[in-house]
Amino acid sequence: MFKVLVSDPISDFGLQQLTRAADVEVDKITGLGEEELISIIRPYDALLVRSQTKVTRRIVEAGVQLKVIGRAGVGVDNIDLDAATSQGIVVVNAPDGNTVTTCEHTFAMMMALARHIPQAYAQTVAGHWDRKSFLGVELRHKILGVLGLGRIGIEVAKRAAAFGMTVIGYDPFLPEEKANKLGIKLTTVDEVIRTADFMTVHTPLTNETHHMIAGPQFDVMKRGMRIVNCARGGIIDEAALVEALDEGIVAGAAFDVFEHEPPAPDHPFLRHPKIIVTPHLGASTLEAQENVAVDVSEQVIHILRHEPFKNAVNMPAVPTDLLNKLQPYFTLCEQLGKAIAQMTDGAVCQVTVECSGELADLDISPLTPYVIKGILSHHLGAEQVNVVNAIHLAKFRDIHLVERKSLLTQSSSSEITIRLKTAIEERWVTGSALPSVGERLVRIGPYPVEISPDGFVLLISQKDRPGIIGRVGTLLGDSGINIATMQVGRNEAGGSAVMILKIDKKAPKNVMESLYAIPEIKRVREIAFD
Ligand SMILES: NC(=O)C1=CN([C@@H]2O[C@H](COP(=O)(O)OP(=O)(O)OC[C@H]3O[C@@H](n4cnc5c(N)ncnc54)[C@H](O)[C@@H]3O)[C@@H](O)[C@H]2O)C=CC1
Ligand SMILES: O=C(O)CCC(=O)C(=O)O
Repeated sequence: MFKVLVSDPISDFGLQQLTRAADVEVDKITGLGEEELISIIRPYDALLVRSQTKVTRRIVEAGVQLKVIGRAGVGVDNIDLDAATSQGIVVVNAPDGNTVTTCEHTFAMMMALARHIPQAYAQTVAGHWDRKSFLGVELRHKILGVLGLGRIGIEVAKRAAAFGMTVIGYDPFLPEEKANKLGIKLTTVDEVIRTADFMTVHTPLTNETHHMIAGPQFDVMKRGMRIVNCARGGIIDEAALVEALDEGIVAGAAFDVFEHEPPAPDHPFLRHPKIIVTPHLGASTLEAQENVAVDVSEQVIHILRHEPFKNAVNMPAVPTDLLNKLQPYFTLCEQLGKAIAQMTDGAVCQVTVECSGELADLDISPLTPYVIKGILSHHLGAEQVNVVNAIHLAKFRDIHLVERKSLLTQSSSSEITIRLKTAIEERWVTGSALPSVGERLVRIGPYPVEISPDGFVLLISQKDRPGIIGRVGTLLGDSGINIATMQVGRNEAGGSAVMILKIDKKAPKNVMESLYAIPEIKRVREIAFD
C-alpha cells in the first residue's frame, strides 16, 4: 500500500484517482508548519502540495520513504529541488492545467485597473456615490506589451486581440513565424517599455528576469503605462514601481504576486491608491484546481507504480547501457549548452549536436537532453528544466533538434560540437572530456581555445589593432577583475580578432559597457557557468 500525504488544499475531485486506487492510502492534513510536517512525513511515499507548503531540505530529508513530490501547479519555487534530487525523489508539476485560469485572472486585473473597479467598489459600499474620480480608459486600440510568451503569455495575447488591442512582446524562444500566426509583433523589451500602454509579465523568476523592470526601465517608459504582474513577485522591482507611480510615469499597477508572500502589513502596495492587489489568486478557479489535481495525481500514481510519467522537474538521468561510454560527456554537454545560449542572440530555431571520434559511432541521443537543459535553463530558470523534460520543452517551442556526426574535418578525437541557429545568426562551440583533464571547451566557433567550463568567461570580438589587449586588461584590472587566462586569435593581420578571457568574478554591467565603448570592440559576451 502506498501512503500519500496531501498537505495543501487540493481539489478532492482531482484527487479521486488516488483516493479510489486500491493500492493507495491518502491522508489530507493541511496547514502544517515545518516541524509538524517533519514529525509525520516519515512513512509517506508521496507528498502532494500546492504553494502554501514550503518543502524544505529538512522536510525532504525526514521523508525517508518519499519517492515523489507532486506540485499541483506550475512554479516549484516552494520545493527544495536540490534536496529532492539528491534524495532521489522525483518532483512532478502540472504545468498546463492552470494556464487559461491565470490568463483570465490577468485580464480581470487589467480591466479592473483600466476601470478602477476595486477603488470604486470600496467607495460605493462605504456610502459614497462618486462618479467623477474613476474615469477609466478602454483597452480597444491600446498597445499591450507581453513579456514572456509561453503558455500563459500566448493565451493573453490571443484574448487581447478580441479586445481590439495591438499585441507586441518579447520571448527569447518564440519563433517569428509562430508569433506572426498569433498576430504578435515580436520586439525587444526596450521597445515594449517605450511604446506599450499596458504591459503584462509572464516569465518565470530567474536571475535574468529578476527586476527586469526596474529604475532604468521606468526612466524610459511610456508615460501613463498600466502594468500587470500575475507571474512571480520580483520580476518588477516593487520599490521602483512605487516611485514611478508617484512620479506619474506609471498610471496604475495590478499585482497578484509579491517579492515576499504574504507581504508585510506595511507593504506600500497595500495602501497605494493606484495599485490593486490579489493574494496570489491567479490559479484559483474550480476548473484549474481540478485540472492540476487530476494531472498531478495521475503522475504520482504512475511514479509509485513504476509506470512511464511526464512533467518531471528534477528527474536524475537514468541512462541506458551506453552510460559508461557517455557518462564523461553529460556535464560537458550541459556546459556547452549554457555557453552557446549566452553567446547567441535571437529566438532559438535549431540545435545541432555533432560528435566526432569514437562518439560518432555511438547513439548520442542521451546527450541531447543535457545540451537542451543547458540552453533552456538560461532562459526558463534552472529549476524548470531537467533532462527528463528538456526535449519536451524544446519541441513545445518548435526548436528543431539535429544529432549527427561532426562535419569538422580536424576532429578525429571524441569531441562534441553544439551549433545553435537562431532567427538572426548561427554560432557553435566545441568541447571534449579527456579522463586526465576533465571537461574543456576546445573551440569557440573556428577559434581553438582551452578553457574549463566553470566560473566566468568573457568573449570579445574586435578589429585586430595594436593596443586593444592592453586596454581591456587595464580596464578589467582597474575594476578589480583578475584575468586567470587569456587567449587571442585572428583571421588575418588587421582583420577580425577575438579575445577569450577567463576571469575570477562576474564583470558588472558598467565594465561591460566600458568594454563596448572601446571603438574597435564589436561584440562582448559574458558566459557564466553556474
Ligand atoms: N499567479 C499565479 O497564480 C500563477 C503564476 N504562474 C506563473 O506565471 C509564469 C508563466 O507561466 P507559464 O506561461 O506557464 O510558463 P512558461 O514556461 O510556459 O512560459 C514562460 C516564458 O517566459 C519566457 N522567458 C524567460 N525569460 C524571459 C525573458 N528574460 N524575457 C522574456 N521572456 C522570457 C520563456 O521563454 C517562456 O516562454 C510563471 O512564473 C509561473 O510560475 C503560473 C500559474 C499561476
Ligand atoms: O497553487 C497556486 O495557487 C499557485 C499557482 C502558481 O503560482 C503556479 O502554478 O505557478
